[in-house]
Amino acid sequence: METVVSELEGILLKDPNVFSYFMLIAFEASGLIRFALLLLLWPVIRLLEVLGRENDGLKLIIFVATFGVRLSEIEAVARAVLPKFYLDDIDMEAWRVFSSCSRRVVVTKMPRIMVERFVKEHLKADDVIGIELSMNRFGLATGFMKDDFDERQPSLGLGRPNSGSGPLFLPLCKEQCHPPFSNDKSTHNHHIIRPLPVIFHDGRIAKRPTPSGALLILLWIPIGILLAAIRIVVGLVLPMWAIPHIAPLFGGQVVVKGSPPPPVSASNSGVLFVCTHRTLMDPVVLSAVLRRRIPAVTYSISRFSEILSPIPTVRLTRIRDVDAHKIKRELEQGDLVVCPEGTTCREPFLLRFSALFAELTDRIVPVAMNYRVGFFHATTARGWKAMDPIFFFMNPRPIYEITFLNQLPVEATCSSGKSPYDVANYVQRILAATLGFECTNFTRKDKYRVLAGNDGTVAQTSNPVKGMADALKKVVGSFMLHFFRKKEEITGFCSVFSC
Ligand SMILES: CCCCCCCCCCCCCCCC(=O)SCCNC(=O)CCNC(=O)[C@H](O)C(C)(C)COP(=O)(O)OP(=O)(O)OC[C@H]1O[C@@H](n2cnc3c(N)ncnc32)[C@H](O)[C@@H]1OP(=O)(O)O
Ligand SMILES: O=P(O)(O)OC[C@H](O)CO
Repeated sequence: METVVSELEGILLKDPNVFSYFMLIAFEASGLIRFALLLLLWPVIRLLEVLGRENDGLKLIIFVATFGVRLSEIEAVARAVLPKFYLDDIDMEAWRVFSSCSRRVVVTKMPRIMVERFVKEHLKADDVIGIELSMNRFGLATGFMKDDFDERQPSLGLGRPNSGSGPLFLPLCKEQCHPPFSNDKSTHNHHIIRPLPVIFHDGRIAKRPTPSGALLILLWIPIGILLAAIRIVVGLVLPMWAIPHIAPLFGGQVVVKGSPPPPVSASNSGVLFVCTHRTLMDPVVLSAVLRRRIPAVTYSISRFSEILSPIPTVRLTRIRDVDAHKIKRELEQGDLVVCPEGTTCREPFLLRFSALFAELTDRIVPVAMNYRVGFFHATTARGWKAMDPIFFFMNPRPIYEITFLNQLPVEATCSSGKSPYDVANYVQRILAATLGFECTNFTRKDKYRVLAGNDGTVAQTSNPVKGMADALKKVVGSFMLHFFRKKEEITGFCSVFSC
């Protein structure tokens, strides 16, 4: 059996520097203060590296990024946030050599907990050798590490001979391979050529926060908050038809393709817009483009977003009959928007389309929505959903692309005898083809299980006063979480607030 041992940083990942991954841990597991503190220490860490004390620099990074953080929280960020950033940095040549061996071991200078899930699931590694974080009896990381290097007798070692962990394990290998790896066609044989893609991704930061990127984010945040407030107020005050004209003045852009159907008239009843779901802004952008307020069915959006929403929102219950009744009632009154994936997906994949919509009408207009943001993601599975619109509008240049497909011909609907599943899957396929995305069978449950460890079900609040209070608490709490404090402290703050 051929065993390969490879360094992660600088070999399987192109970038040998791990700083940005700790910045992500600092931001997502802790908050903005730790993120800023770690960035502030970057010159010291750099100096230690220049002085040849790279290990001390690493110890400092680990301490600042993890001290007092729950190990389970670090593990959650490693599961939901980091894989996408690792995957974006994969060196395909190194991966090809690595994946051509039958037993694969990864050596990392990061804590094992930060990489294990990714390398095992996406790079098909059998084992990971990395630092073990020590924790106290409350499950909090102490910021210190235990060295744990397990000696093996591998056939092949992929590493840098003079830096990283290369000098530690390369001499143990029968054969060594150093970068750059050749683009030799013989290694491109029958093995899996691509690592497993990341479909579900969480976290607010859109680009890997390198030191310069992180500085830019930090400097942008105050401007972004102000800009978000202005954009939201302007968007709420202006009539729908004016928004596409005004958006470019505030840095936004909407690209429209295809021709939308005409508005409801005496001769023309309402249609169901069936959209791909990228952010909670999808139905709002659709309404702005169509210059009229089209109601949208919703699930799990925050009270705060409901209050801000310039379009009517109709809450679904996820009880089939109740939802069917609500959707039918709305359709009798005019147009309606539905996102049948039931949750957002950031990556170029479409989740399964719930087939209920296909049973309720034949007047279906598929709409492909996509968006691009520079700094922040407007969705979250683990965090505070009340922050979604704020993060969206904090981006310097949020761009939306919306493509209207033709209304489904009768032959493609349930009227012609097609099953609702066939119709739903057909709509999913044509939307995926329009966007260049891949169809999947994954559902909201799958996404939430991976990203948040739950099934994505939300409790219904029927008391509007309590709902408002919850919304207010969540918004204040969310700002505190992301901009000042840790999640656990917020819970404390909120319960004091409600006393
Ligand atoms: C200036 C401005 C400031 C702005 C500031 C903020 C503004 C803010 C604005 C907010 C604007 C709103 C933004 C809304 C965006 C949302 O909220 S999107 C979320 C809402 N949409 C949805 O939930 C999706 C639609 N929902 C539904 O259809 C229903 O609720 C249900 C309950 C999910 C459907 O019910 P169901 O049929 O019981 O369940 P479903 O899982 O679909 O299927 C059941 C079985 O059928 C079979 N099946 C279903 N589908 C298929 C299929 N396609 N193929 C084969 N088999 C299938 C399977 O066997 C399945 O069983 P499992 O495999 O899951 O075990
Ligand atoms: O929060 P998500 O991604 O589950 O999506 C639900 C809403 O449609 C958007 O907030």
